[in-house]
Amino acid sequence: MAPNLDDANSVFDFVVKEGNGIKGLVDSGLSKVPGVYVQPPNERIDKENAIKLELPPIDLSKLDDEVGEQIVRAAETLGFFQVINHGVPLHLLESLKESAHKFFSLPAERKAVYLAPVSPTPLVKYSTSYLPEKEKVLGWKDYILMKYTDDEEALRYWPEEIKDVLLEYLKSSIILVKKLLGVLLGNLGVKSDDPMIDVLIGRKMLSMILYPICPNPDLTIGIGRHSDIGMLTVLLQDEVGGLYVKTEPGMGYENKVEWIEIPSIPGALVINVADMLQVLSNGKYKSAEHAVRNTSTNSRVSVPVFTMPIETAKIAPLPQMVAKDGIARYREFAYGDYMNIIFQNALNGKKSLDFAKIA
Ligand SMILES: O=C(O)CCC(=O)C(=O)O
Ligand SMILES: [Fe+2]
Repeated sequence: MAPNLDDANSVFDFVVKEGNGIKGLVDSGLSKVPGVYVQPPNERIDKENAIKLELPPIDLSKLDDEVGEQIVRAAETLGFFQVINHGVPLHLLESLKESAHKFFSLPAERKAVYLAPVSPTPLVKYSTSYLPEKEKVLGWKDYILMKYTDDEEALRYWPEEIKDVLLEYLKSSIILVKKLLGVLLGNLGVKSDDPMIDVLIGRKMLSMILYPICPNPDLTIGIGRHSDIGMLTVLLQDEVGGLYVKTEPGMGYENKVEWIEIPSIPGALVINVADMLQVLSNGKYKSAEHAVRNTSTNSRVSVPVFTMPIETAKIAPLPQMVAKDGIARYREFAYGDYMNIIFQNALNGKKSLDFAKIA
């Protein structure tokens, strides 16, 4: 049944609990966003205060010293860059975008089987916003999240309609991540065959996200300001665009501009440094805050792959970085402790790392 748009509980039940998602809300016909999606002004992305990233995509067809330097420089400044000739087949990128649209167009009851309280598997979760039960204002997005354990479980438990294309994408993304980490950790003195690297990306998770058309995109946010969990994220975004990185002092933009838009480049993948790589590098590499803006003209899909340490991994700045810098900027912690903090709180920008910060 269509919700009463003036009643926050009715909207919440329809979108979150019954699993209709924002997609269902938009399909039921609405001319303005319900109040629970209206962000306070400081959480919105001000288009007037944004510029497009001018850095051309990094060509990985030959990974020589010069390309290595481009990767390191990008990780040290914005923490976001784009890559082409990345080894992930282009036809796969097209299939992923198509599959994402198809998946979210399924009837609500087909997706709702993966709602957290009823999902037949802890490996798959279908939801909307980030943590709807904990947020005051919700994000304008729906998503399906898949954890990877092994191929057999992925093929058994991930949704039938998308499992093959996702598994292929995950596999080629991991090869890409290993290449990039070889460069980034290599630059910090870690050998590319160090077994530590497998521990640091021992867990993988990927998501398909839909940002439905929004009648008031200036008031909403698709996904609020956050930095990513884990080591390195690979992100496929479609032609619509809307991904913005928040500038910080030291990134070279000073106070002149607040947001850098990561433009959509056909065939490219977006790479970003996540929190654990920032810690290991003792703050040298930037796990930047980012957010997604909605649009009133198109629905957008994206497909991020998150690579993360295993739960018991002890995370701390690399000793050689501490020796070089003369101080450790973070204390040691278990990755699982960080994850608990992340999943118990609404998105809160970079504050997720404060617990480990040494002032
Ligand atoms: O959809 C996007 O472009 C970004 C998604 C994102 O930042 C995330 O899922 O962590
Ligand atoms: Fe993110």
